[in-house]
Amino acid sequence: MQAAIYREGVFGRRPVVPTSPSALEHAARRRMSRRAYAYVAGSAGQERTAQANVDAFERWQIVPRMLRDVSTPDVGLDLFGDHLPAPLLLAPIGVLEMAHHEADLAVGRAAASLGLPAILSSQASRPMEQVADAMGTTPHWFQLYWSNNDDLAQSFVQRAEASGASALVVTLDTHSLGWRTRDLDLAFLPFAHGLGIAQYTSDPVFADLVAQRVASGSRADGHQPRPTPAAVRALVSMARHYPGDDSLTTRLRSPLPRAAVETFLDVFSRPSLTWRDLGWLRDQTTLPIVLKGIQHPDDAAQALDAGVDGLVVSNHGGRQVDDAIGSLDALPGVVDRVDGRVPVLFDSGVRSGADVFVALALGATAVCLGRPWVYGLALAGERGVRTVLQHVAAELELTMALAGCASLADVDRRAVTPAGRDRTP
Ligand SMILES: Cc1cc2nc3c(=O)[nH]c(=O)nc-3n(C[C@H](O)[C@H](O)[C@H](O)COP(=O)(O)O)c2cc1C
Ligand SMILES: O=C(O)C(=O)c1ccccc1
Repeated sequence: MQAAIYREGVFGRRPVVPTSPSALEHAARRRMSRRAYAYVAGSAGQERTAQANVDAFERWQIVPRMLRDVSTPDVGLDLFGDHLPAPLLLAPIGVLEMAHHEADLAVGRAAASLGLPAILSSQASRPMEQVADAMGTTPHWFQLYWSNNDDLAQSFVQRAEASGASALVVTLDTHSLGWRTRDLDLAFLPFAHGLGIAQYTSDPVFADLVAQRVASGSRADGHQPRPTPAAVRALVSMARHYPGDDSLTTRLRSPLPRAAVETFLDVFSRPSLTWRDLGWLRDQTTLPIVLKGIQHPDDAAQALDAGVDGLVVSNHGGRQVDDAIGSLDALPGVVDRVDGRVPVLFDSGVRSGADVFVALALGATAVCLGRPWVYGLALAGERGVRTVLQHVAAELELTMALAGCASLADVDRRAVTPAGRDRTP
């Protein structure tokens, strides 16, 4: 992959999006609406944790080794029964319609064109079935926000299985949205405008919940005719074809979309969740269950006791708890406690192929990429996403070869050292 990208560069063809992570973000900022950029780039509080995520990478440095036959670097790996061409997945990101009108479809196509798995969000702008179709044989995973409504949670899990998902990622760190200062100052939250709820509006259980709400509202005011549940189901399923970013106000003034938004806010999450509830989920599905949002080694140990199949060390890009530790700082402790028993994925703060290398060296099985490809999506749709992914994968491959690593097995803790030390670990 890196050879092809270099060849393009040598022949004077500029990439569709900048290769430098900061230039990429800067370009996207100019292209996106204020609200969309604030939502994507913003994090919790004073954004110290978002900064800590990035800064943590500066405290590790790669120690290149020489003369190790890196003529055919192998960056592939097997994970939950699939072969991945690189240790990279697309992190689940909601409300992509704010970045581009093709949203999750463009992302799914871009991921599939490189064979990289995408983790489809519970807060997607397109139903998982559509994106799974667009991805063909490339693996997808489904990220679950565990609803307080058992039937809805069960329906999401069943749809994920039916759509061919390879794993279920349960995000634990976002049972409430964090203190998102940029969004609060703009008085903007996408869900309040009906954005990012396509998994819900395309769901039969959710449609029944909306129907019940509309029916009880009609009873209360006594004037409106009460719609039948079937009529509401039809209307809700039409909602998935709405244009995306215009006529929002009109849509939300009419009772049905408003009822859908209110129902979503009612059922979105279950802050009462405990480790004991995982047994229920285990009974619902044979898919591998991966817990996202683990930072403490003791939580990793509890996850293993609960029989989960994998972890994602993540702090949600610093969007949840400000003043929390950088995610990379949490990685080695979790990896040590897990001790190879299940795959440990990593995200939060990964901006480049060199960053991916460092996370792998500290024990990550694979890395989930987040904001960078959202910026690619905003700048150039499917092509922008593909280009960002290619850049990161190319730099990883090149970094491995130049650091003397012929395969992922060589990317271990001996390949890095704490910054400023005068000896290797
Ligand atoms: C705009 C945005 C939306 C997100 N939506 C979700 C989501 O729906 N579900 C989820 O589990 N994580 C979500 N995340 C968190 C990402 O999966 C990932 O943990 C985070 O982006 C990593 O941080 P980084 O992008 O700064 O590297 C979102 C992140 C962003 C930036
Ligand atoms: O914005 C987010 O980070 C996120 O994960 C989320 C949570 C709830 C609804 C939509 C997105």
